[in-house]
Amino acid sequence: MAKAVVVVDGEYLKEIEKARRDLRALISSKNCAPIMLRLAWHDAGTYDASTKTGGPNGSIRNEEEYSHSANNGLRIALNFCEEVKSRHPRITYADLYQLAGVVAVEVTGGPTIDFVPGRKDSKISPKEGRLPDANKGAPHLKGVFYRMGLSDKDIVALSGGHTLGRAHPERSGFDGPWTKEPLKFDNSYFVELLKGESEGLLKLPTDIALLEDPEFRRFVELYAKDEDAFFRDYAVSHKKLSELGFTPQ
Ligand SMILES: C=CC1=C(C)/C(=C/c2[nH]c(Cc3[nH]c(Cc4[nH]c(OC(C)(C)C)c(C)c4C=C)c(C)c3CCC(=O)O)c(CCC(=O)O)c2C)NC1=O
Ligand SMILES: [Fe+3]
Repeated sequence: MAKAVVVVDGEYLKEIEKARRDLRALISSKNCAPIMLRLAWHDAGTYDASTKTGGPNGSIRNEEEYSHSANNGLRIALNFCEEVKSRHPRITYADLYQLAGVVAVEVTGGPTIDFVPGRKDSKISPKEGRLPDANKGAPHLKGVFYRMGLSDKDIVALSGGHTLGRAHPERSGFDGPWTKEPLKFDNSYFVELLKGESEGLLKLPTDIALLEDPEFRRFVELYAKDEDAFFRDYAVSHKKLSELGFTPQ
């Protein structure tokens, strides 16, 4: 069976820019940047570099995958994206979800992330269990992210995405935001991490793991004191995750 290809011609690029504007308006008006960023990660974070399966291919739209417990609550973001898809049907789900993640970071004051379109959609969903388990520690984090083809620096920089949003008891069993301004993309996640316990702020076991492993901690300390360094490294890691298994044409 011929592999589906995405023809990234002038028309497709124009549709991408129109969808980007739609997403900016939607994410700003609905204050849904955090869950749109989580959606983009959960589609991309299933990648397995050794088998070249999973990754940013839109498969999270399949009920089999969005029903995984790690994806609890993401139907909200899928439905928001469906509104944009209906106006720009030519754009693949794979591209749309990653564009939503890039726009979510941009509209909350984070770094501009280079977005290259052309991802194909897949109907095949990986089995549950490829995303990291928030209750585990550094060895587990390394195992999961190395499987994706990512590094220790990527793990710490990407965890900084928790500058946005909050955990919800009915979705993950955890509760609360990580920072005082959950709709502002900045380096406060790292500042709070080094401060320790703060009334009303969340730290997952995987967040604490970043302090305990020396390879991770050096980046936590850098990003807490140098927001520009965090923005620079985050933009690189976000692009890497959004392009796992994808070779831009
Ligand atoms: C590094 C390990 C890691 C783990 C285990 C993780 C787990 C995790 N992330 C979030 C929410 C959560 N996560 C994220 C960005 C996010 N998430 C994520 O981990 C992956 C995908 C690899 C699991 C990455 C790499 C990024 C980076 C941008 C946002 C923006 C929100 C808030 C969503 C909201 O406000 O609804 C929750 C709470 C879900 C809920 O109750 O609504 C949990 C349990 N996030 C992590 O970073
Ligand atoms: Fe997360």
